[in-house]
Amino acid sequence: MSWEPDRLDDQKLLTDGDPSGMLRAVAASAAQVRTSHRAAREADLSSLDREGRPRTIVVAGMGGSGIAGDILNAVCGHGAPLPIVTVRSYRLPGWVGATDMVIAVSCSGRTEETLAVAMEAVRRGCRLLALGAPDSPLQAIARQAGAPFVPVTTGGQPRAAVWALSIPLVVIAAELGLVQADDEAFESTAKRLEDIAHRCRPASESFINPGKSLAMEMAETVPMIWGSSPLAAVAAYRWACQLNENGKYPAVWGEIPEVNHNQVVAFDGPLATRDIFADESGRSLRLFVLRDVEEHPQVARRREVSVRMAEDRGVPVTQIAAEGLHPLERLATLVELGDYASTYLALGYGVDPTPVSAITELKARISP
Ligand SMILES: O=P(O)(O)OC[C@H]1O[C@@H](O)[C@@H](O)[C@@H](O)[C@@H]1O
Repeated sequence: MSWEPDRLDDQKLLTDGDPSGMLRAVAASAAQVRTSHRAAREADLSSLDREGRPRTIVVAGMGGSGIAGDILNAVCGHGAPLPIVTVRSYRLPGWVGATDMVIAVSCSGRTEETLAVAMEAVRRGCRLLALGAPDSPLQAIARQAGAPFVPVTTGGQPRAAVWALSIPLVVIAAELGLVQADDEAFESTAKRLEDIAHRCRPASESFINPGKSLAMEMAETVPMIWGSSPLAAVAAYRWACQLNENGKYPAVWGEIPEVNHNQVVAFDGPLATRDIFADESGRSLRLFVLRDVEEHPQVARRREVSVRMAEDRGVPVTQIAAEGLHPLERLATLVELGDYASTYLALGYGVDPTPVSAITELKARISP
């Protein structure tokens, strides 16, 4: 597989590029925010209000669904009056009990880890809420337990349904008074996503298209993606996952300050100094810094110094700033750029972004 930037030419993309429509799916993010906001508001979640605030919220999900828990936590932010924990495995932590709310999220409604956690939540008498495909095993668990179920019917890959899966959680958090999110916050998020989709559309050329130019910067490098706040770190994680699944590509992610205690040392390592898999600057490591407006002052200093240290050593750096005021808006702008960049990266390599055959094979090989 070779990187051919010509594959990102408008005409190529229109003829044989993007065979499974991942670009179209990314472009539909704004519509997904609007539709899922409306659906979540219309869904009967009154039992949540009746039962009041839980002690904690545990979101269970894997991959593109599990990140809904991180998004919820980031949007509620530092001031959240209760802990919001994401569980990406088969079991609930021992401390989870009847006063906690477990939200099981699975686009297909069939992911075995998520189903196992949902059933454990029922056994422990937790307040359960589930989101996913209608007529799925997850809905059956919710129905049997008399728990509310929010149907998600986007079709396609779970990672392409990220907003359909996470917006209802933000609506619920707003109902529980965990975050201020009025209609305006959702609409301004949708508008930002529309704006990015316009800038990143296939017809827009690389030098004015941030999705294409980011893909060009990533190609033939090992991208190291750092977030400058907990919110930006969720976006960094999403970028890495999207590079993995869309691009079939490796990526390293982390959050400042933690990365200053480990990953920064890679600036002096073999990939930073040797030309084994290199971009035009002769370096295979490349740093992407996702910046948030809400940075701890010490984190801002660490970011500036980290960038300078990378550049002093010839490691190329790209910085991307979140746009908007509301945390949902800021997170969405960072996520959307990564969604486009990873899709264009795949297309530039002649790879179909949509299928994830290694995951399918793995599931088949572990099935009894
Ligand atoms: O959202 P569900 O259907 O539970 O899938 C969760 C994850 O499952 C994996 O096997 C892949 O398909 C991922 O792309 C997906 O994000």
